[in-house]
Amino acid sequence: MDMIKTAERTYYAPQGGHPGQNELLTGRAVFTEAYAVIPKGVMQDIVTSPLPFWDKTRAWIIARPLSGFAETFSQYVVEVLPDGGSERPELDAGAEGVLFVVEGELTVSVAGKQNVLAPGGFAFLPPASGWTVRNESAAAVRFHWIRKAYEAVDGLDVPEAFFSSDQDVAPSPMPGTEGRWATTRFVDPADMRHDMHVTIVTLKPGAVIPFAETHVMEHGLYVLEGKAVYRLNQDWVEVEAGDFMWLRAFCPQACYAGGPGNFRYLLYKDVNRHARLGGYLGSRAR
Ligand SMILES: NC(=O)N[C@H](N)C(=O)O
Repeated sequence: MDMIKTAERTYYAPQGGHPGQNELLTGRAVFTEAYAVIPKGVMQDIVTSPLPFWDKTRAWIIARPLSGFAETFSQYVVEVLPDGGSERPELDAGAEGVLFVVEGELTVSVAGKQNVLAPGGFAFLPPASGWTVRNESAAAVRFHWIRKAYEAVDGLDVPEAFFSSDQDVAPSPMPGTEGRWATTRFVDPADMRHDMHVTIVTLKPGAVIPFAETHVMEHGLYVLEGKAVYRLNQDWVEVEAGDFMWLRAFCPQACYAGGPGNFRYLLYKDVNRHARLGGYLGSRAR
């Protein structure tokens, strides 16, 4: 089962499985200096990893920093079987996290409060918040886990943990698009305490990102629903629900949503901080 229906939505969750000896699934996988595409067909059993202190769990690690500190985030698709989970999920005291559920139910506890996240459920977990997770249901749960080293700023508090969901947040239309391009924002863009945004971008059939956005912020894009042609650097790449795209800083990007339904993706973006300086000033500031 890979298409997950909630009252309002259908999400795509990765399938796993192991390819047979007569299949060749090289598919559309691409890795370049500017971007990578990990199509759903290559998210098979063989490329999963267990994680320390997680029970009955495996993870597809679909993004991580590759060149020292030049990249900012890692992203996993995590599958937890019934009775599985972790009392020590995050081993890095400086890491913040976002969880986004695509299939099943995940019980997340933080600061003595428990929340059950269903498909579309979202959790923001600040560094050292002592969160834990459990699958208390009878079926597997699958969710995205996006991790980043939190960049604190003198005079600003660390943001508190919170829970939300795709169903509870009204998408904000992009100006001038008559709502054909909209973003579901779980965090107020003016809240400078946050140094990453995980949003959901929705493009109606035929809608476009009309110019090659080229910016310092990195992206992880996981396609939740629909189909599109995505411009990545100098290439046009066909993508659909279940595919992942990893974009380095400055990778030009645009897209054309194919239909017949909406094209929707979970989008990671690093925001609200100065660019790190190199050379003399940079070393003095560190
Ligand atoms: N590829 C994208 O969806 N990019 C967004 N417009 C963004 O950078 O916010």
